[in-house]
Amino acid sequence: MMLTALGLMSGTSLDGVDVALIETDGKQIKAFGPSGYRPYSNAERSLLRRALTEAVHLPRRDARPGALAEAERAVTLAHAEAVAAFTAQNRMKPEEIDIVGFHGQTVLHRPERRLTVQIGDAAALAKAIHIPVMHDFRAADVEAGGQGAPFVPVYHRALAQSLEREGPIVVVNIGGVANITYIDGNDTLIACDTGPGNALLDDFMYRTMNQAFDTEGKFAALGKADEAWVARALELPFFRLPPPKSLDRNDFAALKLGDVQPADGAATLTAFTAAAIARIIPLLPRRPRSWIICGGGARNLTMLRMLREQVGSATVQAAETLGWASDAIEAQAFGFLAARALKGLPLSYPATTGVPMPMTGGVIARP
Ligand SMILES: Nc1ncnc2c1ncn2[C@@H]1O[C@H](COP(=O)(O)OP(=O)(O)OP(=O)(O)O)[C@@H](O)[C@H]1O
Ligand SMILES: CC(=O)N[C@H]1[C@@H]2OC[C@@H](O2)[C@@H](O)[C@@H]1O[C@H](C)C(=O)O
Repeated sequence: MMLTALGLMSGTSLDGVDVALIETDGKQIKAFGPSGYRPYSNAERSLLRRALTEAVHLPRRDARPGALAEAERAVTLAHAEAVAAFTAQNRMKPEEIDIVGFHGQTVLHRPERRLTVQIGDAAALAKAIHIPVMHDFRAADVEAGGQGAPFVPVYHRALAQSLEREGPIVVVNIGGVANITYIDGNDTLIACDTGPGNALLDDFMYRTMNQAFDTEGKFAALGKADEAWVARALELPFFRLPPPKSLDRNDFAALKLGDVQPADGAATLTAFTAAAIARIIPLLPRRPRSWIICGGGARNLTMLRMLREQVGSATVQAAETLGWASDAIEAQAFGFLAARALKGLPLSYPATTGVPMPMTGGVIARP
């Protein structure tokens, strides 16, 4: 049975809530619907940054000390507003949407402690929007010993099926953290986080230039990357680990650039993201032939150029060039995952998160 699912994603970049409608049976994509975006205000973003800092000490996934309780209310409210604006704009009634997939905001990700924390009150959201809400996608996976991330690979596979191109194909999502899905025919699906996405660069741009991000990578294009710094950073043990593996947004926050010109710093961090993505090549079964880039990083032309320089003769394409709605992919993915969860289909696999067996997940909150 086809379902109309609305996916909601608030990613590690802390930029806002992405909303996207998808019609799917959880296996195939029948149609894409419209998408939307509700940015966080500066005050909301500061509150989320505080919540991330304070979450480092969280003992349990349901504890909400300090700023976390207020941040959770803000996240829930922002999502309720995002849905209300989306349905009003597209003249939809709540009854026309079968299920909402609500990721929430990750504030801490420590799979080695069997802990991954997404804030956002699904029961309150379901009541506010009058639609059943699937949430807590990562918890069961982490409890079973998986990495709890990435979860978009099943959706990347569904998207790639329509391409009919020879593999291996890698779909890269460059959000706050970067992650890849390796697809080779129908049977091979491998995934992991690769390292930083935009978070380090965003934080640097904010500190040095008071800008949220490096638009189109123009600022980094003016600078010169410190290749020796990048090579040293890539010696961290994480980069040697084979997939599956995952990261917390702030796992590389302790890396310091030292005293650099801002443009050189931006170039170095951009090069670090590109090199960390390419560092996965020797850890994959075969060398990928094509790389498809989605997430906000696909708009960073310097990052794309640096990635092209790293992958030799393989093609590197922004997802938009294939007609995929790059900014909406993660929200679509959580709509797709909500449909899969409703049907009890697996969300994660041993080769995507390291979970011992294919696992479904998600918890439903009804209005
Ligand atoms: N025009 C642009 N030029 C360059 N970079 C951009 C542009 N637009 C967005 N970005 C980058 O993309 C980021 C947002 O990406 P995205 O929305 O994919 O992240 P996310 O979904 O929050 O993260 P994650 O996938 O880690 O959960 C911004 O913070 C910025 O760094
Ligand atoms: C714990 C968590 O929220 N991880 C995010 C983060 O952002 C990108 C990368 O790290 C990815 O592993 C994941 O998000 C995507 C949506 C995923 O689960 O596939």
